Amino acid sequence: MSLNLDTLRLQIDSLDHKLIALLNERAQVSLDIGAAKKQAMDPQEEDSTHVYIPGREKVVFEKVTRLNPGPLAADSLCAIYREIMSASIALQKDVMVAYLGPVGSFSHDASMKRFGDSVQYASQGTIADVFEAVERGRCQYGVVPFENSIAGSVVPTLDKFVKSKVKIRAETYLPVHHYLLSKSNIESIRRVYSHPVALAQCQTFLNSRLKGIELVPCASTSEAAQLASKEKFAAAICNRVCAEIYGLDILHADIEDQQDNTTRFFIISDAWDAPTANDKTLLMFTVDHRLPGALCDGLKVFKDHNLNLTKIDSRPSLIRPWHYVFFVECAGVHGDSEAMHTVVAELGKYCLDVKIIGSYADQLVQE
Ligand SMILES: C=C(O[C@@H]1C=C(C(=O)O)C=C[C@H]1O)C(=O)O
Repeated sequence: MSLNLDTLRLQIDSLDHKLIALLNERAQVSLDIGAAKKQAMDPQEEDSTHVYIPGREKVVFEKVTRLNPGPLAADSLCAIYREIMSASIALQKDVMVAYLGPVGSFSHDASMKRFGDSVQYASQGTIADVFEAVERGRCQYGVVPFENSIAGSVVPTLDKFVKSKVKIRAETYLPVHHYLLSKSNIESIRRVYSHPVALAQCQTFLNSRLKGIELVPCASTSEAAQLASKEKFAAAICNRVCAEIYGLDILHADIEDQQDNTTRFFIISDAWDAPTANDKTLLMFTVDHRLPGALCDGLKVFKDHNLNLTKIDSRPSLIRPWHYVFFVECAGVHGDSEAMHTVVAELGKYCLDVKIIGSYADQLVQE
């Protein structure tokens, strides 16, 4: 069969016609959904109406992947849907997302992958600033790193959860590849800038190729790139995109200790999302260390309710020395469920204070 380019292009034109009509039909329904969400809210609370529903988006992505007959790759179709939903959110409300900046950070990457191009972004200097932007209502959503598969927990994020009222609304996992960027060559480098968690992910490379070189911790990897771009004999460890943004050369690619290096981010907001088919919940509590076995009794509550723990962490309570806050994440349960209400009540018998920090759709299998 001979293929005629003009005829094929006419076919594309006709399909685009239909696609545009369908996309706008979808956008109109999304506008109606936005109006329905507002109607369901107390008028005084209108400002906190949530347009971003990560649990629903997960269902849409799963459906799109399931229904895809090809030849489009599943990732391509999901990227298209990311943007369709981003535009749909922006139609419903002006949404501002705070992230640890400047532009080019992994938090920026994670934010874009979660919210797409149609919402607005506000770069923040520190993780604490991201929390503050959400607490003060300047941004409805914030994106903060929570843990890395090589370096472990991101301490400033854990510490902010102790005092803050913000809730976790979603989680997202980002594969992380680090680059050594500089204006100079590797032999002339005298100083390497990066975020401490990023430096911790590149120990093997730093010890073999840049042993003894001054390591300077920064608030973010993109701030590191910005600083390195202003100094002749400095380098930054950061995301590849920083090379173009900050005018730096790539000296080395993929310098992380393990190639499957991944960072988990949380999307924070003033409220968690509604239950989905598969949620996780992060709780925080302190135990009275004078009572022998208090932590063990607390953890046994989860076992008694058949809840699988997916993470446990502790941090100083900052109330008095040698007094700790424990963070426990459990799978298969939502903060609004009867089961979780019972767990919180039972934990109250052994723990000084118990707080649910958030409930979110489990993304581990999908991403
Ligand atoms: C349309 C909605 O609002 C947003 C947009 C979505 C979409 O375009 O499919 C899905 C979830 C929300 O983030 C909704 O809540 O269903």
